[in-house]
Amino acid sequence: MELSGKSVMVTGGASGLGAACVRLFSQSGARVLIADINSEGGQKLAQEIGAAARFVQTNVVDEASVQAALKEAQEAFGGLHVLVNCAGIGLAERTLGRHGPHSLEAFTRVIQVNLIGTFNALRLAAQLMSNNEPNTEGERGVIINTASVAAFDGQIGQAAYSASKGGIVGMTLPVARDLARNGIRVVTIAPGIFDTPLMAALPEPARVSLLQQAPFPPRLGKPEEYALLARHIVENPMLNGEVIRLDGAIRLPYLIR
Ligand SMILES: CC(=O)CC(=O)SCCNC(=O)CCNC(=O)[C@H](O)C(C)(C)COP(=O)(O)OP(=O)(O)OC[C@H]1O[C@@H](n2cnc3c(N)ncnc32)[C@H](O)[C@@H]1OP(=O)(O)O
Ligand SMILES: NC(=O)C1=CN([C@@H]2O[C@H](COP(=O)(O)OP(=O)(O)OC[C@H]3O[C@@H](n4cnc5c(N)ncnc54)[C@H](O)[C@@H]3O)[C@@H](O)[C@H]2O)C=CC1
Repeated sequence: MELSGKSVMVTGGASGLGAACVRLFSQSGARVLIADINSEGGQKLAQEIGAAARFVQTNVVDEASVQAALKEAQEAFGGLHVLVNCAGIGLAERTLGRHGPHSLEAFTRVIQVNLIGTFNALRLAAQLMSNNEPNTEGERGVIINTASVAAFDGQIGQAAYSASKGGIVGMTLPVARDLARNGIRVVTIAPGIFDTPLMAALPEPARVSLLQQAPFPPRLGKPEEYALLARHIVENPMLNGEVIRLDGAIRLPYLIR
């Protein structure tokens, strides 16, 4: 589907990969709703972009909060064609640490935001998208999720994070199959290591070691490179039900130093 003239919601759109999508998609002629829990960053970005963007403070794990964001998309933009799910949090904790077992509260929180938050946003967005007039291809909407290479090769300390991202990988095909009759495509991007505040929060030894593992290009990914793939997914009707690694051939190693 063409991005120009379309309505897009980006969860986690105030920062990092989501913010890059907000910028590229608005430059490509779309109107973009920034749905993020961080109101300071979200409002600032919306102001920077101007009339093509709006910010609604949104917690992806909360049904009423996501419904309120979608109501804004309906009222301000007349509906929704594209959802980009970027909201997410990280965690580094061993299953059995020196001071005892992994916090169950922390494990639950990561699953809640990354996995359940993604499903919550997509199920409610799909309902709004299903009202769209189909284009000549029969498309009514496109949903892009964000997993991680940690879904496949999670490191020490990534049990919760990898489980949350593995859940997103696992639901990609069944959700695409569910929504096929509605003309809604679903594609998941599994990024490698990208230059965002989330990656900057990683323990220093892990970050340094990871950079040494990047075959080519031997650097962090740029958020704009994520946004370029997201735009292509919107534009290419054959992409559906798939998980695409965007990682410069990195495979996360066992040892971090
Ligand atoms: C973001 C994406 O989507 C892309 C990716 O996934 S990229 C891959 C990201 N990789 C990761 O996030 C790796 C996460 N794992 C880790 O950082 C580490 O393995 C870990 C922090 C979980 C454990 O590290 P470790 O050195 O084995 O720690 P551990 O054996 O538990 O503790 C050793 C000591 O170091 C200390 N320590 C460990 N980590 C520490 C930290 N981050 N800061 C300060 N102190 C730390 C502990 O306090 C401990 O001291 P005590 O004996 O006094 O308790
Ligand atoms: N940066 C990287 O290297 C990689 C990132 N990812 C994933 O990409 C996504 C985006 O990450 P980054 O841009 O790097 O992180 P980031 O921290 O820059 O941005 C994440 C955004 O999500 C928002 N958010 C967090 N919890 C929320 C909630 N409950 N409701 C609404 N918004 C919420 C934050 O406020 C923040 O603006 C995440 O899902 C992350 O797991 C995956 C692989 C690699």
